[in-house]
Amino acid sequence: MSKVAILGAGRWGTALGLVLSRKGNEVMLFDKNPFVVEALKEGKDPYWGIEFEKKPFATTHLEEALDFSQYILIALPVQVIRKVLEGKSIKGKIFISASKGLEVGTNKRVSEVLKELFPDCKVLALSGPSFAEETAKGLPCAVVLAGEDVALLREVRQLFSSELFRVYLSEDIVGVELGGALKNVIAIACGISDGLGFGDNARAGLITRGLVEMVRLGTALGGKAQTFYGLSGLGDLVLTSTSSKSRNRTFGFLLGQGLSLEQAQEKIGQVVEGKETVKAVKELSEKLGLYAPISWAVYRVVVEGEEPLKVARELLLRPPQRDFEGL
Ligand SMILES: NC(=O)c1ccc[n+]([C@@H]2O[C@H](COP(=O)([O-])OP(=O)(O)OC[C@H]3O[C@@H](n4cnc5c(N)ncnc54)[C@H](O)[C@@H]3O)[C@@H](O)[C@H]2O)c1
Ligand SMILES: O=P(O)(O)OC[C@H](O)CO
Repeated sequence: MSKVAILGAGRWGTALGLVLSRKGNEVMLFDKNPFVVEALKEGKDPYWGIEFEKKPFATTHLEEALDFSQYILIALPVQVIRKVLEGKSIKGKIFISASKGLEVGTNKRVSEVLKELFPDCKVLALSGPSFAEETAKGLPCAVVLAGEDVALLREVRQLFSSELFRVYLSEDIVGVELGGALKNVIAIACGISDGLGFGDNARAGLITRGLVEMVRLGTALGGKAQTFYGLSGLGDLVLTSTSSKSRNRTFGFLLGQGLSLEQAQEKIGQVVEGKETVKAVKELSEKLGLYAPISWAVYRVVVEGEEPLKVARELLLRPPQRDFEGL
């Protein structure tokens, strides 16, 4: 039995709290939302009403969570992580990032942000196809835990792993984090396509060519191609791009149906990581001279506010870049 602090008691932090608690661990969840914290203190998750097997600790005070354990699981929206942790003195701890995105402004992965803030700490990343609600309800899933230290990966896997939460290991943290971040942008594209009524063929095309963009950018940034065909790449891309449970796909869908950016975000009322990450993807791909037409189309709709149908038409009508399929 171990203790784990979870920063961010949104849907994913709470679902992972339930997973950890089912394995007999003690968890402390931190969130800024006092209603969420009060529900958790009562031993009930605030989203689906599932009882914790072991009552968790919960707090709105960050220091209390940071003091709780050597393991700190990050399940905050990516854009707030630096703001929440900056200036804290944290040494010799083990961070596990479960957030999926790139930091806007620096274009950094979450593990890079954490390493920059706390050079003395180790950082792992947990990713893969895993909707919070299904995980919370104890439905089976397979995820991947990545880091450089294999002994540490095995140690941390023990905290989570069960027949319902199958944890594979990877030494490619760059690829695993990028897989989880980049798939959200492609999921928005698929949502837009579905919202416009483009059908199943168009979605399959977007998933496949979207994966090519993910591999192109991801390998240029240091990830291994093989990783993008695994759980955190293709696995999560398929899940997110095809399910109405995905916030990213739903966001795109609502835009395709004619809602404004504000209306779509308000309707979802939860974090939509891809609409921020797409800004980093645009900058990085342009800086590296990489062709990313689907991500750029998402940028035009989501950041520049262009009309989805017009952008989609131009994406489809652009001249072929090369004769043969491939990277
Ligand atoms: N929901 C899923 O199915 C799922 C699965 C895998 C990964 N993720 C990733 O997990 C991360 C969190 O997603 P989520 O679904 O839990 O989001 P969510 O919208 O359900 O919850 C976000 C939580 O963060 C809290 N928060 C925001 N700013 C804060 C701050 N400054 N200080 C303290 N708390 C703050 C909010 O109060 C909220 O409880 C995202 O990066 C997402 O991509 C989500
Ligand atoms: O609901 P989404 O689109 O944020 O996706 C959630 C997870 O990343 C699925 O693995």
